[in-house]
Order: sequence, then structure tokens, then C-alpha cells
Amino acid sequence: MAKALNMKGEEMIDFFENGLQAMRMNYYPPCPEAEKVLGVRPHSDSTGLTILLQLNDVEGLQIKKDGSWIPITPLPDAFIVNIGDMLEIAYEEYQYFSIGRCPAWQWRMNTVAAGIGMMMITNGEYRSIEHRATVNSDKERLSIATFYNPKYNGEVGPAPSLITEKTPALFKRLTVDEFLTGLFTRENHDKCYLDTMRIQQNGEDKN
Ligand SMILES: O=C(O)CCC(=O)C(=O)O
Ligand SMILES: [Fe+2]
Repeated sequence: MAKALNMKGEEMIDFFENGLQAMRMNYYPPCPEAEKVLGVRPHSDSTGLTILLQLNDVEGLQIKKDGSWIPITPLPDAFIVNIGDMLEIAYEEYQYFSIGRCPAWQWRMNTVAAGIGMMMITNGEYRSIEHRATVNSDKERLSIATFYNPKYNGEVGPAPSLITEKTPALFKRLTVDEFLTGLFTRENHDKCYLDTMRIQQNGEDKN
């Protein structure tokens, strides 16, 4: 990835060496009123990189492309690689993570997900993807997501080798600690957290 971006390899290693890794196992039971609920509401992963396995051969994952939701058909033995944008921790926070609740569901399990932005590191060159998961009326669905992130005592921000006069830094550089503190103390949850990391470019509307 560093090679494709013409980024210094050591910088990528520096971001991710001894980084945080986390895994979330998603179980979506069948829901007779499947069209009324979502398994996972629209979001972009807050990770550096997410590697996702659609465990059984059941559709559910959708990505947003040109304003429409596109289903991602599971392929046997194939991983899906997502570029993440910011850090998120979803820990049994049902309301935060899902929309609606199927009357037939008795329980739901979320494990911890944590991650920090490949979008920031690549200075916007690689963009995070908005996605969601739907549920089915008669089939259960399983997926496993693994999240790869910079180390906790490190920094996050555009890789120095990607910043030039023509491609100025689009995001601030800050410690992971600062990033996390900002994430968890923010009051406006409607605004994308990544947007608060953006550096205003010359000539941009300040509103
Ligand atoms: O179940 C899926 O396919 C998507 C899950 C997901 O987006 C996540 O765990 O972050
Ligand atoms: Fe996700």
C-alpha cells in the first residue's frame, strides 16, 4: 500500500508497528420484519484498515456508491478490505450501532472495535467507505471484522512523505491519545468526527 501511494515504507511501519488490533464478530439472526431494521447502521470504520469475512453465504453487506446502496455478494474464501477513517469504539452500544430492533431478537452481541484513520494517514488519497448491513427474513448471517490501527502511544495524521506543495496536509496530526480524548468528549455526534480533523484549505468557505 505504501508503494502504491509513493509513501515511505518506514512511515507506514512506524504508524502500524505494534498497533492495536481488534475483532468484532457480528451475528444477525433472521427477522420476519427484515425491511424495517438494519443489522448495522450506515458508518465508515474508524480503523486504519478493516478486513472482513462474510462467514456464511448470505447477503447483507452494502456499500454506498454514488448515492445508492450496492450489495456486496459474498464470495467463498474471499476477504473484503475496507479503508477506515476514524476511531470508533462500539461496546454493547446497541442504540449507537443499530437501527430498529427486530421483535424476534432476544439479544445481540457486539465486541469492541477500535481503529484510527487510513484516510488521515494517506492524506485523503485512500477514502473510507460508508457501509451498512441489512438482515434477512429467513436466514441468519455471520461476519467477522478485524481492525488494524496505529499504536496507542503513537500519532495519527498525514504521512510526511505524502505532503507536498501541491498536496498540502488535509488533516491535522495529533497523538492517538488526543484523538481518543476528542472522540469521547465530543458533544455533537451528528457531525463526522473526521471532519473535525480537517485543515481548512485556502479559499475554502469557512462556514
Ligand atoms: O456484517 C457486515 O458485513 C458488516 C459489519 C461491519 O460493518 C462492522 O463490523 O464494522
Ligand atoms: Fe463496518
